Amino acid sequence: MTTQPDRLFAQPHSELQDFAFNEDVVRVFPDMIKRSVPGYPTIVENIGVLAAQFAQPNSVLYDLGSSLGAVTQALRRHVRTEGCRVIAVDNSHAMVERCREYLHAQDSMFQELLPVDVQEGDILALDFAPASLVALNFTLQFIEPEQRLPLLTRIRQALLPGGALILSEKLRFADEQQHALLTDLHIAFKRANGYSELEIAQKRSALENVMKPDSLEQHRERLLAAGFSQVVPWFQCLNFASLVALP
Ligand SMILES: C[S@@+](CC[C@H](N)C(=O)[O-])C[C@H]1O[C@@H](n2cnc3c(N)ncnc32)[C@H](O)[C@@H]1O
Ligand SMILES: O=C(O)C(=O)C[C@]1(C(=O)O)C=C[C@@H](O)C=C1
Repeated sequence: MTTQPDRLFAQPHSELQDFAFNEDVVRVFPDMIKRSVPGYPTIVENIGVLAAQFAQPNSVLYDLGSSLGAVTQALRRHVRTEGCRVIAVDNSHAMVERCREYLHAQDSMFQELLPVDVQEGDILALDFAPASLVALNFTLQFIEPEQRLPLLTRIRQALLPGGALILSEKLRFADEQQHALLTDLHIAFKRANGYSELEIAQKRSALENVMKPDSLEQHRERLLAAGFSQVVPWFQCLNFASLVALP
């Protein structure tokens, strides 16, 4: 389980492919996401802390779009509620394979961790069990926009009283000047983390067709339309934020 520095976009690509969560991305993903998403380590660790407040006995905690299971590992570090289990779901075969290896390593290092089931599948086709915590950590932005409300509605219906959805996303801003400022600041963040102008530009083009961020207002309205009663932002760093939505 070696993790390599992200150099995927360091050389000029004559024909840029759309960004995909494939084997190449899996190899560098921990480095890529930490250097690309301001606040990522803080968000991941605190999803575990928040989850411990919402977890209900004998219920499921979902990590949707789990990638290498960073959120699942945080849930297992913090949640001690009786009878809980984690279901981690991702539709990238390469991610799921590597995620299982990481979780086996966590199993061998710690005792009394929550049981975890890593499933390779589409979260849009998931048959949800009664859940007390659902985490969508930078996953909804990769779901087709017209599928987002139906997915959130099904998550809302699966949530038990006292549970919560934690939704982290890159944000877009309705105000053009604000959007330009935060985009520039995010580029400065990437530059400070060692990415070149070429890497930043090529990754941006590769993501253009596959990652479609919404504004905070769009998220709030859609979560309310899905049946959530409260939407509370708990973290923001530059143009990346995380919300708690209560049933
Ligand atoms: C940015 S990554 C999520 C990062 C991860 N949650 C973390 O905290 O490290 C987005 C993930 O969502 C997965 N994904 C995208 N669409 C999906 C879908 N329809 N069903 C399941 N997984 C999906 C991708 O394969 C990718 O691993
Ligand atoms: O917006 C960007 O430039 C990003 O790199 C963001 C982002 C994300 O938010 O998921 C995109 C793809 C990778 O998974 C890591 C980070």
